[in-house]
Amino acid sequence: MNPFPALKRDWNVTLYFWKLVHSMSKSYIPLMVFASLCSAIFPFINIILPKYLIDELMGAGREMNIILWIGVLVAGNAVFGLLHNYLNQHIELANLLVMDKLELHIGQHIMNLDYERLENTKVLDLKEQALAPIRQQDVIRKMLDSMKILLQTILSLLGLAALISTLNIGIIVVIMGMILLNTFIFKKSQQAQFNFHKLLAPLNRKFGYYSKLAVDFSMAKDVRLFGMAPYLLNKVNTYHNESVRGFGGLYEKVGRYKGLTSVNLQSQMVIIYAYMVVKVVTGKIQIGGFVMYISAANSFSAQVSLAMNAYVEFRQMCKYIEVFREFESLRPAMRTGRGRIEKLMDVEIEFCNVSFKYAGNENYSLKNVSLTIKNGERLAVVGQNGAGKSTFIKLLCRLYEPDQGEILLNGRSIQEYRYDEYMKILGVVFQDYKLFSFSIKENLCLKDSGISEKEIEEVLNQVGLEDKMKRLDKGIDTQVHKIFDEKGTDFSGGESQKVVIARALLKKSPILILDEPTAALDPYAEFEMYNNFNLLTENRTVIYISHRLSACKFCDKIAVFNNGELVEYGSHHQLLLDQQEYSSMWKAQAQYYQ
Ligand SMILES: Nc1ncnc2c1ncn2[C@@H]1O[C@H](COP(=O)(O)OP(=O)(O)OP(=O)(O)O)[C@@H](O)[C@H]1O
Repeated sequence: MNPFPALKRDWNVTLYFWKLVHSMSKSYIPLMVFASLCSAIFPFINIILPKYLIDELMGAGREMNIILWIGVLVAGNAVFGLLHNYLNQHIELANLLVMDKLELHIGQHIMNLDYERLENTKVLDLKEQALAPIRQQDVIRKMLDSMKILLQTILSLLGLAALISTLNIGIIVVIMGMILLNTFIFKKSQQAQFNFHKLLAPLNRKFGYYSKLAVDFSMAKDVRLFGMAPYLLNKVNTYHNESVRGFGGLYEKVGRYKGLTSVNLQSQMVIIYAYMVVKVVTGKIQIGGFVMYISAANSFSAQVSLAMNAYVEFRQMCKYIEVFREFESLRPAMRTGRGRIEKLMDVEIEFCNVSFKYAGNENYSLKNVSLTIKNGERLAVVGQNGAGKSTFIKLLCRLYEPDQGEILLNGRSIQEYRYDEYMKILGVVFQDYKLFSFSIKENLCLKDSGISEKEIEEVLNQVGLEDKMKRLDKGIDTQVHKIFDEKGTDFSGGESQKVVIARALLKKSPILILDEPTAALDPYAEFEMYNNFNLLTENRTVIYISHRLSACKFCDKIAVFNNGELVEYGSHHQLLLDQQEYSSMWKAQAQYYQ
C-alpha cells in the first residue's frame, strides 16, 4: 500500500505536465534549471560579502581591501543581475510559446471529441472545470513558476541552512516551525479557493452563455425583434450577483488567513532579533557577523516561506492540471475503426433495425429503422417536425452511434471504417449550415486545396451564384463577412444556402445529403435547382430531406418517418396510390397551389 497517495498523484501529474510542456517547448526545462541555479546563488552575494566589508570597516579599515570587497559586491550583483534578466526574458518567451501551443492543443482535442460528448452536461462541466482555471487563473504559468521557485529555493535553503548552523541550528527550527504553521493556513486558503471555483463552473457556463448572447451578432435580430435585452440582462445580472456574492465570501475568508500569517511572521522576527542582539551584547559575534546572520535568517525565512507557498501552490495547480488531464484523456470513441473503403465511388448503405435515443431523453428518436439505399439512388426523407429525419442523417454521419441495430456501408458496419476515410464519402448540407469568416474560395473548398478555380466557377454557376460573383471585385477571394475586411461580402439567406450546396458539390463525395436545401431559396432559384437537380447530383447517391414534397418527385424512393418510425417506403407514385400519410401530406400541400 502506498503511504503517500497524494505525493504519488502529484508526482504522476508532474510527469504528465512535464511531458506536455516538453512537447511544446524543448528548451523550457533546461532554461528553467539553469535560471533556478543562478537565482539560488544570487542572494549569497549580498549575505556573505557585506560581512567582510563591514568587518574591514569596523576593524583594520585597509583601503585596498575595502575597494576590493565593494568591487566584488558590485560586480557579483551586476553579473548575476544581467544573467537573471537574460534568462527570465527567455523563460517569458518560452512561456508564451507554451501557452499558444497549449491553446492549439486544446482546440485540436475539442475538435476531435465525439460530437455527442459536446452535448453531455457532465463533459461540458468537466471542460469548463479544466479550461476555466487555465484561461482565467493562469494555471500553466503558475505551475511553471511554482516549480521554478521550488527548485531555486531548495538550492538556496541548503546553502543558508549550512551558514546559519555555524551559529545555532535552533534558529532554523524556530523559522521552520512558524512557516509550517503559515503553510497550513495558506493551504486552507487555497482549498477554499479550489472548492469555490469548482462550484463556480456551472454558474460560469450560464453566465458566459447569456453574456455572449447579448453581444452575439447572429442573435442581434432576435434580440431586437423580441425585445430580449431586459430578459438577457436580467439573467446575466442574476448570475453575476450570485458569483459576486460567492467571491465576497471567498475574499473575506482568504483575507482572514492572510492576516494570521502576517502576525506569525512578525512574531518570528522579534524572537530572532532578540537572540542576535544578546549574542552581540555578550561579544559572541561581531557587527559584520550580526548583519550576515540576520540577513541569512531573514533570507532563510523568506526562502522557506517562498518554498512552502510555492509547494502549496504547486499542489494546488496539480489539482487543476489533474482535472485538465482527465478532460484531455477523453478519447473519441467513434474514431476507432481502421477499415479502408475499397470502392470509394460505389457505396450501398443499409440501416438494420436501428434505434436511437439522445442522452437524457426518455423516448427513442429512431425506432427499429431498416432500409437500404442503393448506389446512385435518390432517397427523399419526409415526415412531420420531430419525426426523426435529421437524427436519421446524423447517425449516418457518425455524429451519434445507434443504441440498437447497425448501419452498414457495403455490408460492413460504418463504425469499422477509418473515420477520416468515411467522412470523405459524405457531402452534407445541414439545416443549420454555417459560413465561416474566410474567403469565398476557402468557404467552398475548406481543407481541399486540389480544387481548381475553373471547377469552383462551374459549380457556382450551377447553383445560381453567377450574377452575385460578377458583382464582387475580388471574385472568389472576397472575404465572407466584414470581420477581417471591410470590403467583405454578406450573403443573403438564399445565397448562403447556395454557397453551402456548392461546397457539398465540390467535395465530389459519392453520397450527397441535403437537409432542407431549398428552404431559403426563392421560387425561381428553387425551380432552377430542381431543373438542375439531375445534373448537379449526377452519379451520386442523394439523400434529401424536405418538407416541400414537390421535390420528392425527383427521387427514386421516399421514406416517410413518423414519431421515429419508418412508416412508409416506396416511389412517389406508389405512395400516392397507398393513400396513407405521404399521400395526405402531398394533398395538403398541393391544395395551396391549385
Ligand atoms: N440533440 C438532441 N438532444 C435531444 N433530443 C433531440 C436532439 N435532437 C433532436 N432531438 C429530439 O429527437 C426527435 C427527432 O428530432 P429530429 O431533429 O430528428 O426531427 P426532424 O424530423 O428532423 O424534425 P424537423 O422537421 O423539425 O427538422 C425530436 O423529438 C427532438 O426533440
